Amino acid sequence: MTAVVVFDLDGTLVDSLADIATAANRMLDDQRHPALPNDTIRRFVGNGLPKLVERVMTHCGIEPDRHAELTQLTLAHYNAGACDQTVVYPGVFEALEELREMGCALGVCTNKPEAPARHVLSELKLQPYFDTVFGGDTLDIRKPDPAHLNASFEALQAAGPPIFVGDSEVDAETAQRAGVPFLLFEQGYRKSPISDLPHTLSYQDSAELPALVRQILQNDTV
Ligand SMILES: O=C(O)COP(=O)(O)O
Ligand SMILES: [Mg+2]
Repeated sequence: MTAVVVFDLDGTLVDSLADIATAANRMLDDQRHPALPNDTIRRFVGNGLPKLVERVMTHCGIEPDRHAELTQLTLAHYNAGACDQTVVYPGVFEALEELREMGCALGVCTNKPEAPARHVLSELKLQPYFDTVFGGDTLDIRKPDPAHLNASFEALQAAGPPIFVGDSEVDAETAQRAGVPFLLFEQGYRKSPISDLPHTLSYQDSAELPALVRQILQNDTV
């Protein structure tokens, strides 16, 4: 019994908010703007770095014509410290180990740009578990466009039912539009109540993941 499991990154495999917020606040500091609280920036995560910068700029009343420049600046700050405070959520390593033992093919589909996504995965020793990594700038579309997720499944070239694991409104919409089962991590960066997000099953602790994947596989064969 095996599956093709694709994971979101930020808020699902790793708690990266502190480093994302630090990068955004360093960019604001360069503009002589006061820092924003992490909880505010948390609401801006999910649609990739350019969108996050756009939301920060709107929030702070910065002229939109500086978007490209300030996105590059925020990315440079992020690349300089992407793993300073970022940690892997409890239970993730054990779950990935068990899923690999079950024979699952594993990939990542994140809206974080691909280069820092690969860097974070590699620094935090997660890279060896994943055969493919699709970032927010890998294709010319990104989540919630289901083509981003579908490309991630196809690149794995593995047999078995597809399953997507994520934490946000964006992930739930992507899975729904792709028509694949969705496992929702309850402790990530979602803004809405769990009941408002379309999902197959939800979990609080990543250690539960192998059992949830088995549950989906069993239902699939009934
Ligand atoms: O970069 C973001 O905004 C979110 O990244 P994620 O898709 O890994 O959650
Ligand atoms: Mg996420």
